[in-house]
Amino acid sequence: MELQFTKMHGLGNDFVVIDAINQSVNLDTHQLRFLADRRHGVGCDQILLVETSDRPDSAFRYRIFNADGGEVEQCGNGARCFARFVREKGLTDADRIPVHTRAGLLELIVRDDGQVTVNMGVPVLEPAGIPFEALVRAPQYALSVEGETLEIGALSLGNPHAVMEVPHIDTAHVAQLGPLIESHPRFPNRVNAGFMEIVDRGHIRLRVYERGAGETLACGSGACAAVVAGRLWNELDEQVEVELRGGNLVVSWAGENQPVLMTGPATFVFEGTITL
Ligand SMILES: N[C@H](CCC[C@H](N)C(=O)O)C(=O)O
Repeated sequence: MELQFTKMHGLGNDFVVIDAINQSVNLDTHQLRFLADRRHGVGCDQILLVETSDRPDSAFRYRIFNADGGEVEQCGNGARCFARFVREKGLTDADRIPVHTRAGLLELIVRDDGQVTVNMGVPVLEPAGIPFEALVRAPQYALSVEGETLEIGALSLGNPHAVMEVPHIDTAHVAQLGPLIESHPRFPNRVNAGFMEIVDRGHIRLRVYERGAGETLACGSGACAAVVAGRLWNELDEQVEVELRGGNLVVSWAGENQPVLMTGPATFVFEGTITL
């Protein structure tokens, strides 16, 4: 099967974007992993499939697959790349683009400066909705990891996130703790693990060990989760500059039952064809 694809990234969180509207696409786990493989395939953190939606409130659906082949609910950086992709491909000329994902309906706004604002929806804080095993909802939870007790925030942006505060992200034990948190038994669907350094109430530095992909240069939903957690700890203001290894996002959250908004860039790298 010949497959046309577009390589894109959001602050270095990179994607193979596939137009499944104008070509027939049916990828199995092996093929997804091959596409994501940085030596044998194209190489990416996630694969994004762009499809039509038969729902009245959006013309598009986009599906997200991690490098390990698993389908997931949400991808903040991917949503921005999706918006620029459908505009560039002439699939829409709208500035305001609703799109369905497994997490539900997102609204994307393509700005004049080329950046994209994503309404990521209302964060889910109840443990059962994350899902996370805890008796009651709390701003922080004690998580036992190999004899060490970590204090984490836990929430969902459609996909699950655990966030812990660290004094300095450059010396945070991401490689050691990331995999242990990702596969912790209290997260039955596994989890993305964020390591947040709070610089001041309007600025954080963040590294994310992503579920199904490992540490990435940026994680959009992870940036949103970190701001929500920091706000719940009364340590952050409503709008926060999130400094990731790949660059900066602006995230705002007005508080409980309000949506999280994220703004940042989306970059085209190259077009290609691959035989599967
Ligand atoms: N690894 C994530 C999906 C990609 C999220 C990330 N790339 C973003 O920008 O939000 C998960 O398993 O939930």
